[in-house]
Amino acid sequence: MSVCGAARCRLIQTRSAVRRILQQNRTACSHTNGPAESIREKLQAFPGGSIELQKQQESGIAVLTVSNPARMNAFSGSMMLELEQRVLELETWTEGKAVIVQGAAGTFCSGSDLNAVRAIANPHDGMQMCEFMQNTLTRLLRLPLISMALVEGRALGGGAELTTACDFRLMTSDGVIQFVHKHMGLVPGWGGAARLVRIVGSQNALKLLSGAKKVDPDFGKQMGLVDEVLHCSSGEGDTLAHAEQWLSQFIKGPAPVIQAVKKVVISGRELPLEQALETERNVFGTVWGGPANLEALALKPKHK
Ligand SMILES: CC[C@H](C(=O)O)C(=O)SCCNC(=O)CCNC(=O)[C@H](O)C(C)(C)COP(=O)(O)OP(=O)(O)OC[C@H]1O[C@@H](n2cnc3c(N)ncnc32)[C@H](O)[C@@H]1OP(=O)(O)O
Repeated sequence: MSVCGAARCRLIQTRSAVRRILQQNRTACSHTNGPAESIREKLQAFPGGSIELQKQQESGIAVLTVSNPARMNAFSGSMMLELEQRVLELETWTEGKAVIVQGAAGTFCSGSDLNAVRAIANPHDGMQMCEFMQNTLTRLLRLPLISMALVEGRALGGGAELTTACDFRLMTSDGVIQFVHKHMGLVPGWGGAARLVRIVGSQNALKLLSGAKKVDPDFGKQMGLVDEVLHCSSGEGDTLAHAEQWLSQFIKGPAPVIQAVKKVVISGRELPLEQALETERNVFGTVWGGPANLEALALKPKHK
């Protein structure tokens, strides 16, 4: 095939892959069309806290911080809305490679703000809030960026569910993940149970949910919920620097290649085999003969 023909073919495959990812996200979004507007108004009525996003252009790492320290970083209604906006910003960050999700002030997140929960403690509002958060966390997990939850202190209820919407979970030695839902007369509703089963298997998920077990770093590693334990001195900057250091082994290289890796893993994880293989071919077409590929070929590397 001529150089021009190969380039055209690549362009068509790129468009096809992009269409597929957008379709995936539209499917996730469509679950909330309709009820979404009324729940947005209700969530807006519970302000407090913020979701901060810092994009480091040089490293390609973004840091998403759940911040509501007076309530152990519980999610107010406005924070749920803000999270959706931050995820949208990350979906279009073409130069990005990774995102770290952390909590402010040395703790991760204590779930939904119980004040808001009490005010919408009826099945209709609960279902709408649950759909809204499921949609946002599904989009977070499907980002073409490698994601990591950095768990310092407690990740409870919805906070534990948030950790499962990331590719990796790192914990400091004081970290605890606990699905406290059963103690609240609930089950996870933000997609946390479905994701937990895929991460640790159904036997372990059943134990964690039915026992509302506290997962400390050792237990987490043993179960496969925690990927790494950071033994570093306290202090936000220090912990974050260690987390970035750990992440760096996975994000060396240009952003389009890292994003392509994440895309084939998402499709492998979520799609039936035939569709996953098709997506893999399409994503492959976006990097084959691309700048990083040509550069590597020119260097004649040996992978010793
Ligand atoms: C069940 C699922 C559901 C969902 O999917 O939507 C949820 O996520 S419901 C929320 C589940 N989380 C909880 O039930 C957390 C309850 N809180 C605690 O267990 C403790 O507060 C704890 C362990 C987080 C921290 O304990 P500690 O002794 O260190 O501090 P305080 O208890 O004094 O907490 C400080 C301050 O924060 C407020 N706080 C903590 N978590 C929440 C929350 N989720 N919503 C609202 N407010 C929260 C706590 O009330 C204290 O405020 P104060 O004004 O001083 O009373």
